[in-house]
Amino acid sequence: MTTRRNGKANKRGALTPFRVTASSSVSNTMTRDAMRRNPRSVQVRVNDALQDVTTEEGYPDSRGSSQVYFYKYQGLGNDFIMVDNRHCPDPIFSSEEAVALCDRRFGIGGDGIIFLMSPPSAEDLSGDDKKTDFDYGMRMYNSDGTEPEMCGNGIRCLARFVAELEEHSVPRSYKFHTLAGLIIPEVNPNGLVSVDMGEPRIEPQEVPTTLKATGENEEYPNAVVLQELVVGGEMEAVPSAEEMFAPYEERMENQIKRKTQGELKERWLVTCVSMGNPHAVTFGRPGEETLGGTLDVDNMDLDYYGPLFEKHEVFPEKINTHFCKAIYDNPESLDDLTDAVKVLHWERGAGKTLACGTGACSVVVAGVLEGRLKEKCLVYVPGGPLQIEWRRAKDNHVIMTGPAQLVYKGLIPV
Ligand SMILES: N[C@@H](CCC[C@H](N)C(=O)O)C(=O)O
Repeated sequence: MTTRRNGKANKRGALTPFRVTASSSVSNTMTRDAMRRNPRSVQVRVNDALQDVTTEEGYPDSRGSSQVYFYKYQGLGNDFIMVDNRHCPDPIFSSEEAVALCDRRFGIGGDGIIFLMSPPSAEDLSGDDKKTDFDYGMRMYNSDGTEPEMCGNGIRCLARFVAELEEHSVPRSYKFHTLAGLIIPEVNPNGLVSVDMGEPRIEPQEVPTTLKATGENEEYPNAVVLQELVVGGEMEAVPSAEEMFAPYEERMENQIKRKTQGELKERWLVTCVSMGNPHAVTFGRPGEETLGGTLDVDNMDLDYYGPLFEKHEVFPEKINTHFCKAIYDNPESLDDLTDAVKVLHWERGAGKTLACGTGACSVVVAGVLEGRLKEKCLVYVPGGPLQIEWRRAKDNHVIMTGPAQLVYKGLIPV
């Protein structure tokens, strides 16, 4: 059976073409600082936007309004709203709109929104990028409206999206321009997508972090490996604006909670890696050292620890954090390097997620630097396994392989 598309017969299952009848506002990235200062402003502006498409009875109404097609993809449960943005040089949704669209109850829901962009022109590029013949560009907002440099699961989904949208035969690879530079995903016939994620960056200023290099790994003396990080304490003593205006009982409760947690200043050991975006990887706390680490990832309070790492002052751009435990087949092998690791993610700008591709890459790099993991590993993230290889001897690139899948498509009234 065939369907018609642009007057041309297409195979069943091909994606519906985009019918963007109007473009929305041009990108107006809200800075992390502005969001922190006034988180409520986001909600107010979003409500204003919804008002435009509401019937007298208060129901959303897309009649007569313009619509934008979106496609919802997921990679191991890390889910994204995909929009074809090739007709416009900037993302057609603002960061405030991204927050609303990613809302899991009032919006479509997603860990982020990704825009398929036209390739940048040479005059907009610098350095090695100038010489690259890019196929497409990628821009993204996290679910909190901030814009990251790169997203590993996101680019797998984006590559699959392009292949399906353009009905390309696979295997097929693409050169994507991202804010972290050139990234090359390859869509395979088995539905998996492999991505050449480029080289990891490990010097403190590249991450960035103000933590000092440790010299812990002789081959990489400039890397922040197994560095001590104190979390909790004073950092939590400053209440947010929202907390200050909370009802009295709630304020008292928060004060007690903060005090108790503040006394629980904890030391952790972190290794920091940039995969274009910043990551801290931990296998646990000092004094509890085994090769596998002793972190009980099945029972840890991610909602408590995640934000403490994410907003720690030693990470000026904030940080994605990965809590890890190496996995061994039997207790006798505990002194060897292993090729499996279980991970929980706390993402900058998105919180707890079921998978983080750049994060899984950073875990393997950190695990190798700490002398725990082999260069080729299965990383068991909450959404399933990702294959990661750090090809140190060949070209120093990290290769990630995992699934990417269309979940559904729909229309956004604008
Ligand atoms: N889920 C992602 C990373 C998304 C960006 C991240 N939250 C950041 O702000 O750096 C992945 O799969 O890599």
